[in-house]
Amino acid sequence: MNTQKPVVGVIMGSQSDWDTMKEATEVLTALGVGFEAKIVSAHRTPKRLVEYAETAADRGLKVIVAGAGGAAHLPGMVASMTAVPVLGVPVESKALSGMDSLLSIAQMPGGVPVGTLAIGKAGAKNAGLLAASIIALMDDQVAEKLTAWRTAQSDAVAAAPVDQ
Ligand SMILES: Nc1c(C(=O)O)ncn1[C@@H]1O[C@H](COP(=O)(O)O)[C@@H](O)[C@H]1O
Repeated sequence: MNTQKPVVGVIMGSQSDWDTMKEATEVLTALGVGFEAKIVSAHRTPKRLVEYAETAADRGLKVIVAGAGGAAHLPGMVASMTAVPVLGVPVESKALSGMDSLLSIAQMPGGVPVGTLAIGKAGAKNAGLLAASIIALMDDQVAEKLTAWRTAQSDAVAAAPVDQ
């Protein structure tokens, strides 16, 4: 269970996004970063979205990871209402394999940035890592864990046999 004070907000448009977005929370847990995970939708819960975005900074969030699929307006709408950096994860959609999500999140108008990751689970995992990198700038313990995590990843790749 995550009992630390949340510094990263992980939000998603639907419960159906959780299978993807849990990749981000698993990384944050492994790196000792406090987070909260919630469903917030620009389309289905617009009032909740406004409250979430407007209170994010005062509640101590330093980064928001926002995942959504299809007409993925959630990351951009959150970014329009807070200066807390927003990392967008395009969830893979059934109809268009996540291309709709990717373009909805990436093609923001100038002035309202969303840092857009890759489609699907790899994007969610990298959003978690990128959020941890931002937190590591102000938290030495997270910085140490992130360095160790990267070393372990390199070691695992270097040790992998190629002839199986
Ligand atoms: N793109 C958005 C937003 C939003 O951008 O606010 N809210 C929900 N959704 C997306 O709708 C998809 C289908 O949702 P359901 O599975 O609940 O029908 C999800 O991928 C969700 O992120």
